Amino acid sequence: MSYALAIDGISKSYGAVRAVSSLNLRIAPGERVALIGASGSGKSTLIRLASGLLTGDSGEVRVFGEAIQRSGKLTKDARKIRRRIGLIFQKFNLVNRMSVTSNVLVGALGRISELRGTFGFYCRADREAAYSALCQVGIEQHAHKRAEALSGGQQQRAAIARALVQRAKVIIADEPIASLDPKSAKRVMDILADLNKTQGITLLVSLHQVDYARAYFDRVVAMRGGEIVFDGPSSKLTPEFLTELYGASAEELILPGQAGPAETHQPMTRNDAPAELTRAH
Ligand SMILES: Nc1ncnc2c1ncn2[C@@H]1O[C@H](COP(=O)(O)OP(=O)(O)OP(=O)(O)O)[C@@H](O)[C@H]1O
Repeated sequence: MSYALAIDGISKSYGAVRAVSSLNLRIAPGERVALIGASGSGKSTLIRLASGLLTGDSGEVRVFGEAIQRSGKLTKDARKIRRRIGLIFQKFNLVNRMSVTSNVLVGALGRISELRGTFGFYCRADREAAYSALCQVGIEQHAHKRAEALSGGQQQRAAIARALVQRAKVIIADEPIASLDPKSAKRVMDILADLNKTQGITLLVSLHQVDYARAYFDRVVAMRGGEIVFDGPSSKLTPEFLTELYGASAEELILPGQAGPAETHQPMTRNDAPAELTRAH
C-alpha cells in the first residue's frame, strides 16, 4: 500500500539537541492525524521534515510512495512531490499586500509556466478554481481585498484555499489555530475536517489544544523529546493520561473541556464571481 505519508527512521539534531530521533510514522490516504506535544517536543521539526522543508540527518520520507528526502538529501523529484502537500502555518504565510485572490492563485504556480506565473497570467480555469476554493472556505466576498485586511481566521481560510488551488492531496498544518480566537479556530478546523471527509484530503495537523485533537481527530500522535510516545485514539487523551505522558508540562496542553464543540461548517453556495476571478487572460 502507498501511504500518503511514510516516514522511516528520520532524525534531526541541532548540536547536542535531538529534535527528532529515529522516528517512524505512517499515515494512510484519507486519514486525519493530530500531532500533539509540549513545547520543544519536536512537532515543528517533524512537520518540516515531512514536507521536505528541512532535510534530516538520516532516514526517508515518502509521499504517496515517492521519496521526497532520503539520507539527508532532497530527492530530484522533491519539488514535484511537494506540490501534493498543502502547507498551513500558524502565521498564515500570505503576501500581505497582494489581494486574497492573488494569494490563492499562488497555489497554481506549480503547474503553470514561470512566465505566466511571473506576470500573473492565470487562465480562466485557474481563476475559477480560485473562486471555487474561496467559496469552499467561505470568504469569496473578500476576494478582492488585500490579505492584510482580513482577520486572522479569514487569512487562515485563504491559506487553505491556496492549498485547494494547488490540488494538494495532503494538508500538513503546523499549529494552524494557535493565533486564532475560539470561534475562528473552530471554523478553520471545521473546514479542514470537511475537506478530509468530502475530498479525502489527508490531514496531519499539529495542535497545542488537546480539546481540538479530541473533537476533530480519531488518531493522535503524541511527541516528547523528539520521539513518538503515543499513537492511538484521541479518546485516550484524558488529563490523567496527558500527565502520565508529560508530567507538569501537560498543563501547557490545554486540557479537554475548555472549548465547546464545533459548529458544522456549511460550504457557501456560489454567487456571482467577483470580476477579478472571472476575467481570463
Ligand atoms: N533551528 C533550530 N536551531 C536549534 N535548535 C532548534 C531549531 N529548531 C528546533 N530546535 C530545537 O529542537 C527541539 C524541537 O523543537 P520544535 O520546534 O520542533 O518543537 P515543537 O514541539 O514544535 O515546539 P513548539 O510547540 O514550542 O513549537 C527544541 O529543543 C528546539 O529548541
